[in-house]
Amino acid sequence: MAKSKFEYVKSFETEDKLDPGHWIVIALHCQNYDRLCKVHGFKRPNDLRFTQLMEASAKSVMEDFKELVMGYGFLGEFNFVFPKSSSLYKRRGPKLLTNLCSLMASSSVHIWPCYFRSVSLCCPPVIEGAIHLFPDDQSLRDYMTQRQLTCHHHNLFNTVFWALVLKVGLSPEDATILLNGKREGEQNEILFSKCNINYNTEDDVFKKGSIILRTTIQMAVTTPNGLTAQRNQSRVITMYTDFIKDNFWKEIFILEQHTKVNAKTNYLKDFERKPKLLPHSWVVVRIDGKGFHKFSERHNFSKPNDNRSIELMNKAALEVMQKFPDIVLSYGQSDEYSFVIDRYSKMMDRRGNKIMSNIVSLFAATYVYNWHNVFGNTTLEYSPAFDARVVLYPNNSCLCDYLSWRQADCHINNMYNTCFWMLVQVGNKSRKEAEERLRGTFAKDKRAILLSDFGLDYDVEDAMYRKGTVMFRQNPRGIGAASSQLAASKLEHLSGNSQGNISSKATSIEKEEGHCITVVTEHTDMIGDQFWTQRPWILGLEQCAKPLDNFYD
Ligand SMILES: Nc1nc2c(ncn2[C@@H]2O[C@H](COP(=O)(O)OP(=O)(O)OP(=O)(O)O)[C@@H](O)[C@H]2O)c(=O)[nH]1
Ligand SMILES: [Mg+2]
Repeated sequence: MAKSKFEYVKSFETEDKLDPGHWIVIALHCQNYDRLCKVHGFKRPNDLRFTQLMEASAKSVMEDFKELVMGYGFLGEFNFVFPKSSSLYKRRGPKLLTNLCSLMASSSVHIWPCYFRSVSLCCPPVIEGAIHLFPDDQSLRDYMTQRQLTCHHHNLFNTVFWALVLKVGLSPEDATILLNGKREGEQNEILFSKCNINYNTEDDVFKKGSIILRTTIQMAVTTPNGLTAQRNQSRVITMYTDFIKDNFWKEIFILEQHTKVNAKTNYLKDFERKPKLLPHSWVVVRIDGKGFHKFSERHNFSKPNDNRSIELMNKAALEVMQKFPDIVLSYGQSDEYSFVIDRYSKMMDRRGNKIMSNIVSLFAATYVYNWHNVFGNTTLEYSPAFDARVVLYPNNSCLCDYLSWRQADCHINNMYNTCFWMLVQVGNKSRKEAEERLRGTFAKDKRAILLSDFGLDYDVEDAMYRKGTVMFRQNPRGIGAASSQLAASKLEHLSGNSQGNISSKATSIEKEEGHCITVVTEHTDMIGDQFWTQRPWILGLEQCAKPLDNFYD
């Protein structure tokens, strides 16, 4: 298919491969766990429904990503382990991280009703992820042990705290004062003497957390000729046992290297990969649906464009823009969305993995959350995953070229797909024949086919299909109109290029009064200067008061 002149921006993308030969642990944390507890009235200190929801979501992650060898979680946390030898996605860190993050989020929304039944999900979970690399077996074992000790400390504290509040009748403030600075032994003692509870008899699922392992079991299967044969089948199982003792690492999850019990785990924090994004660069987070070709077939998306799918993507993007105010613009087409974060943003301390994982998990969770509002009775057959990457652009012109690249891609694909499906659906051609007819054709040829064979003027096709969806914030100071006209006229003067009538169509304006955020949704051209000269605040030009001949830096 034809390529656009903007393709060069692709060279700014990096692969961020993780070092070979290391264990990869993707650690996920539910960011809004406390809020989920409060708004859904979770039982204290633990709600088995939520634990089971997290286990089931983690299992579906392990079913989808067969290379994962172990998962471990408690409360709102889940860790997933890829083996040292894994070459999944060529060990591209962001791809591994964001796929797991988004699937965990979308799956927990998807299967929420199985565990919470009449309690509707009020706000989708947001999952933040981190990548840890462990060069040897001892550090992996120490990390898992440390997470289990953290589980134990949290659970003991929560068990005592809530017993004091719910059984003894202390106020939360008094319980906090009573427990302040108390060590493990003292907490146990308080639990026993004041609340008549022996911590040892509490459920292992809460004391030890959930370990999910992949095992191979032998299954009896019936062959086509009616005989019974034994086949190996990979199964994902859950157990509640100790990482701390030798037994687990010598008998259940056998490590190659010799390891021992080690109480000193402080050194582990340096194994987290925490790349910081360069300051003053534009940050683009682009998400893309995983296997959406299959997903669209499975859910009978109409071809070439399905309005419901576009609406769902747009709803998810809007939610992301509302949650993260430093996103100045987003652009979506097909199964992808790009989010542009202000170049001077200090969002999440410019930690790339945090930013990507928060955005992609909120997007995926919202996509599933809104599924039935948009798709009605069409059942969501499985939870979708999205990957995300972060790309830095050093100046305005590269950023604008990036967005032009995505929009040109939308145009090229949509024109091809429109022609292809007209030939198949209306012209009764086979897919192969349609492919052959379009091979080597240029845009003008496709326009001609549409017009001559089907009486269709491509330019009157819905702009939403031809141009994709652009969302941006209204000028926060409300002075955009005057200054943008000024910018437009000066640029016109400088370039000697008349812009003509500005004709973008605002299809909806979403107002979030609570946040005082106004996001405008349009299906308009970002290719060329007009879009930017009319809305200079998106590039921060009013605030920076840069000379206009530096419009693109
Ligand atoms: N029928 C239909 N299909 C769509 C629509 N939007 C997206 N798709 C499908 O989603 C695919 C997106 O392309 P890709 O992202 O390259 O393909 P993918 O299958 O998601 O593969 P990966 O992204 O590599 O995992 C398209 O090729 C379509 O098959 C739509 O509105 N209607
Ligand atoms: Mg895709």
